Amino acid sequence: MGIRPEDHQQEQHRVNQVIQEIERQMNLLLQNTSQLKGDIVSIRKNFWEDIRINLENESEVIETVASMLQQSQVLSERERTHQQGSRQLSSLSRLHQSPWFGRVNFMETGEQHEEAIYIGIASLYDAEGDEILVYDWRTPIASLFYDYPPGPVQFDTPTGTIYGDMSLKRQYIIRHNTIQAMFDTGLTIGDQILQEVLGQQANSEMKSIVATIQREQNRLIRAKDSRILLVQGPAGSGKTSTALQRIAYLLYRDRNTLTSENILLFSPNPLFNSYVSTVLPELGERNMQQTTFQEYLESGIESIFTLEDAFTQLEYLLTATKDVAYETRLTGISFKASLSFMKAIDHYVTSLETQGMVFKDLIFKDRILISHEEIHHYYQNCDPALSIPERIQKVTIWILAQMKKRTQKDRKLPWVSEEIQLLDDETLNRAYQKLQQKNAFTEDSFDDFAREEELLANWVIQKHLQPLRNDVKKRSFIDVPALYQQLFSDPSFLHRFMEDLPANWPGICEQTTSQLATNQLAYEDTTPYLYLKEKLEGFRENRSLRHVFIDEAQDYSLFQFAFIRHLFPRAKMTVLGDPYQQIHPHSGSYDDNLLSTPFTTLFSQEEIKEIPLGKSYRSTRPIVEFTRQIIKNPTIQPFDRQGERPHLVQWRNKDEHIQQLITRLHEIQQRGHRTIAILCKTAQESHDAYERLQDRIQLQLIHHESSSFDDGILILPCYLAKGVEFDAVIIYDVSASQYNHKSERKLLYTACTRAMHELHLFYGEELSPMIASIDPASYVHEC
Ligand SMILES: Nc1ncnc2c1ncn2[C@@H]1O[C@H](COP(=O)(O)OP(=O)(O)OP(=O)(O)O)[C@@H](O)[C@H]1O
Repeated sequence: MGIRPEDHQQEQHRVNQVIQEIERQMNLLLQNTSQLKGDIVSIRKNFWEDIRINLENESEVIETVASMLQQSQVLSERERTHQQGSRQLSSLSRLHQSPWFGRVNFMETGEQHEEAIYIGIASLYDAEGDEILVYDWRTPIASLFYDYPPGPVQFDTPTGTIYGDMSLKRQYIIRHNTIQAMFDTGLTIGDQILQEVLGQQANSEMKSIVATIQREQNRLIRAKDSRILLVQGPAGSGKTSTALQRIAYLLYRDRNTLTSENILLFSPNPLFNSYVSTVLPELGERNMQQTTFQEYLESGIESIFTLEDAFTQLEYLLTATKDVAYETRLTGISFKASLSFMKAIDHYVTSLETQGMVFKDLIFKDRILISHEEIHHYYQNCDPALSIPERIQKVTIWILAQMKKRTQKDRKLPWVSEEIQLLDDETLNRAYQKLQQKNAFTEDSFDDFAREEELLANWVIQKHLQPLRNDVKKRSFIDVPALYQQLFSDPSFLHRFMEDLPANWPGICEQTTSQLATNQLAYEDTTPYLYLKEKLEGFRENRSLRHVFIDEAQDYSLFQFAFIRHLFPRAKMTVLGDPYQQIHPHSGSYDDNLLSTPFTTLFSQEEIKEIPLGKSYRSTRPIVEFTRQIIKNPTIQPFDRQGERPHLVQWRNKDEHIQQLITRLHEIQQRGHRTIAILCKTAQESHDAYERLQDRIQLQLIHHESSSFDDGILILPCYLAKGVEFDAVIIYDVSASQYNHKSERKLLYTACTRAMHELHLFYGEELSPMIASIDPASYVHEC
């Protein structure tokens, strides 16, 4: 049944009233905040003038300090209120753009009156603060909107479950103070609005889905905390979007104890970081911390190493299949990603308590200040009951003390007096004042001169010693590179700690050793290396993080997950992934395509809660029906949005390929699409394609360090498009020569599922078997 015109009128009337109220509150706040701003500027300017400074005696000093404290309290109080005001203002201005998007009529069991609950992006009270004009979408009652069709309903509150009846569920699109569309909806959040939202153009920023969250997604958003929340869903099912909504929900639910600083998102690449960075601010929240696992690794590994990143590794695996060392490396990658290698490192570290620890000499001014033998001797004589990190702590304290002691004689060395000669007046003055403070001066000026010289000499030595001291505090005296190398130096070495080694273990050892010899750390070595390092030095545990979100989790190895568990011992983890999109060649932990498999080996069943997402929203129905055949998974359910079937285009020669591409790009642009991606298999292919296209059409080449993109035509390897989407996607070359091996199936699936509205695939002589096996009725074949 359609909405009656008088209902429409009434609703519009309410919009007008609420907008008026929002404007009234905004004006009031604007006045207050500008007044406050004036106060803050003036307090800052006159801060010292308003304080009576008197340091004559103890009581005056106390009074001065008290007056300073009082003044800074006034200042920070004003600043806080100003900040609050600004936040309120920005929340009001978001409401002003669209005051609500949903409404339910709810009557609690036992009550006589039904209440209309309007749901928007933030809460809004009336002028007296009595009536709630708009409920924040995160309030308990708002979950009715996402969870139920009209009829008997219930929702959980902190004080218990509330039961009742819902007689109406309505959705709105309100823009520029006008209701543009309004629908009464059933179980799911109305198809019409979702159709409209999903039919829009993509751009370089992800959108919030707050007005159209689906029931299964709401379960994830409001799920009770558990150690591991596992979310498996097909491409485009809203894993990332829902996770961001959950972050906003947690920030609201736990607003007295949780801030965005306590939340970390591991994202797949820097491009993705910027892609999702607008969602939380759009919802009125500050962004969580964001990093890639690569960045995390880099922050922990010594700068002597040149680190390979995950994408360079992937590029090698995709392009160097004919390399003689290829198979050995592939085996090494799987092995180094395994839990058995991690356990072997554990045993190795235990063995280092009694023997085999390697330290470095500490060199100062070209001489050995403390030799590795001395450090070793001290380490060996520490209480054997202590753990290695505890012993290392003791060794550190000992070394720092020794450094001070052993450099005292340096005072007399020529380099010190030369340095003193070069000191500027300011430094000399400071030294003089220091002596004065210490009451070090005597009546004897000769003595005083000697003291000053001594002080300056100490000062110079300490200054030069400081970098070494910092290194020692960072445990640089442990020779972790040598210790890691030891694992591979002799193929029989690791046998002491584990039985089953891969077939070509000597080859893996040789490969690893020669890389380490040139200070290169392959991607497969970075996590084990850092794990060994932190086992010895102590983990850089982060206890302030309370929620860790891991997106594209299927691309983490078991070793990496186990490592992350060590790093965040207190945090709850939300893990989002789709094994069908696994593109990194770690161990075959997803042979069964179940995200939960590796987790059940790392966590107990009670710690894991699984929330599946079933439907795919990103792509049109024909695109989903095509792409799900690539991975032979007919269970993926598309959201019913119509569109053209994918187009398969064959070329006869390379020139024709480029010409066809250009024509197709123009056609897509003419249809009004803003973001068009040409996805290649590798960076090498992207680069070649870019070279051939750049003079003919305007396009951007994206590489693994690109941190953002603009609307337009982009060209990139498909592994960099993970998590991102485009209006139209062109697969540059789906010939059999490109996608043939079974390991490339998921890569191709990932690439094709980036398309929202249009998908075009080009090929040469022979079509990839992964596409050739698709039902021809699912696509349009242009020969
Ligand atoms: N409830 C929803 N309402 C509106 N849009 C939605 C909804 N759920 C998902 N979408 C849209 O579907 C698209 C895919 O969402 P998202 O990127 O979060 O999926 P994903 O599961 O993380 O995908 P992938 O695994 O392929 O990276 C986005 O455009 C998102 O806005």
